[in-house]
Amino acid sequence: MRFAWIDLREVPGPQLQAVVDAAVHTRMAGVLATDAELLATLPPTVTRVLIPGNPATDTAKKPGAKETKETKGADDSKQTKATAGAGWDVLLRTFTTQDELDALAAGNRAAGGTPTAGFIDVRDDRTLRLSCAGAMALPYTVIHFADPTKIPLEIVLAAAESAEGKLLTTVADLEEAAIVFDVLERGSDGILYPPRTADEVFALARLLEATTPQLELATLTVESIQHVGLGDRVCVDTCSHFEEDEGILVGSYSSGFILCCSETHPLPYMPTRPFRVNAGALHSYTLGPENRTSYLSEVGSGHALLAVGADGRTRRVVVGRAKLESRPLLEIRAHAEDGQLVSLTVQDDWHVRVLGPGGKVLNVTELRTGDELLGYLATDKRHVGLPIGEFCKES
Ligand SMILES: O=C(O)C(=O)C[C@@H](O)[C@H](O)[C@H](O)COP(=O)(O)O
Repeated sequence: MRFAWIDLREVPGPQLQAVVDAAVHTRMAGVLATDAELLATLPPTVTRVLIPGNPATDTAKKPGAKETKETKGADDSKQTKATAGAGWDVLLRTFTTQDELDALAAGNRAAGGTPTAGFIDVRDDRTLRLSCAGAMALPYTVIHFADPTKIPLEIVLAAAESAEGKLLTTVADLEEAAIVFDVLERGSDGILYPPRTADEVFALARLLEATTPQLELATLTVESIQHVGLGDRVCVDTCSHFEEDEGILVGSYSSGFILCCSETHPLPYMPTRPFRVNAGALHSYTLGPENRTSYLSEVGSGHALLAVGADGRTRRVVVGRAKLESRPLLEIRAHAEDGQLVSLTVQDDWHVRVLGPGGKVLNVTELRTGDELLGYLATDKRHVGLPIGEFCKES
C-alpha cells in the first residue's frame, strides 16, 4: 500500500496548521518536521518523524552547526534511545558513508527506543550503492535523487526487492509522485512530499487512493446476433500488453457491458495486436477508472480506460491511439439472469472476439442463442460519463 510522509519544513507559516490538519484528516502515514513540540501534538494515527535540521546538511553532524534542544544528543544511537517517546516515533538521520549507515543499523538493533531512519542524497554511483545498502538495512530509507532520471530508483527497487524496510523517495510535486509510484511497476513504497498548502495534501490523498476496483462480472446469455450493415467501429490501441483473459467492457447501454477480448490470441490472417481491443461501434460506452464511462467516439491518445480480466480484476491502461474505420457491423443482444438486456454492436467479422466465463474466447460471428458471455451490469444512468440518479431509458 503506497503511503506518504508530509514534509512540513517548507510550509509557509500561515499555512502550517491547515497543512497539519489536512495531513491528520486524510490519514497520511507520517509527518516530518524539525520541531519536536509540534510533532508531539499529533495523534497516534500519524508516524511522527523528527529530522534534526536539514537532512542534506544534517546540522547535528556539522561542526559548529546550531543544535536544537530536540536534536541535542540525537547524534549517537544510545542517546537517541534515551529520548524515545519524547514526541516523535522515528528519527531521520543522514548517512553519507558505509560507517555512518552501519552505526544507524547498529543503533536500530539495540533493544527498545525510537527507530532511526536513514536519509541519503544519491548523486553518483557510490551514493547509489550506499542507498541500496541502506534500503536493505534500515526500517525506512528516504532517498533524494539529485538527477531527474528514475533509473537510479529502478536500481534501488531491484536491489531492495527482498528488504523488510520501507523505501521513500523525495518528490517535488504530485506529477513526480505519480511517476515515482509507477517506476518498475510497483514503485517506491512511499514518498516524502513537501506541500505548500492544505489543498496539495488533499490532492495527494486522492492520488494515493487511486486504485481500480475488483468488479463483479455477470454471466450473460446470448439472445440473438444480427447483421446490421455498415457503420464505424473503433479499435482501441492501448499502451499496455493485455493478458489473454483481459479486455475492456463495452456496451450500447449505460446499464450493461460485454467484455470485449483483446487481439492477444492468434488469428490465421492477421498478426496479433496484444495492445488492441477491436471494441465496437463508435456510439458505445466503455467503462473507465473512477466509475466514469466514455463513448468510444471520444476515446483517443492519452485517455485512461479499465482493462478487465475474466475474474473481475481491473487495472488502469492508457490509450495510445484509437482507430476508427467503417466496417460491416453485428449487434449482439444478451440478457442477464434477471432479464436485463445488454446490447453490443461490433465489427461483423469472425476475427472479432468477446470473452465468456473462465476467459473462454468466442468469435462474435459464431455466437448462438444460449451461449454465455461475461459482462458487467451497472445501475447508474450517465450524464457526460458521470453516474447520475435520473430517469433515462435506453433501447
Ligand atoms: O477490420 C480489419 O481490417 C481487421 O482486420 C480487424 C482489426 O481488428 C485488425 O487488428 C486491424 O484492422 C489490423 O490493422 P493494422 O492497421 O493494425 O494492420
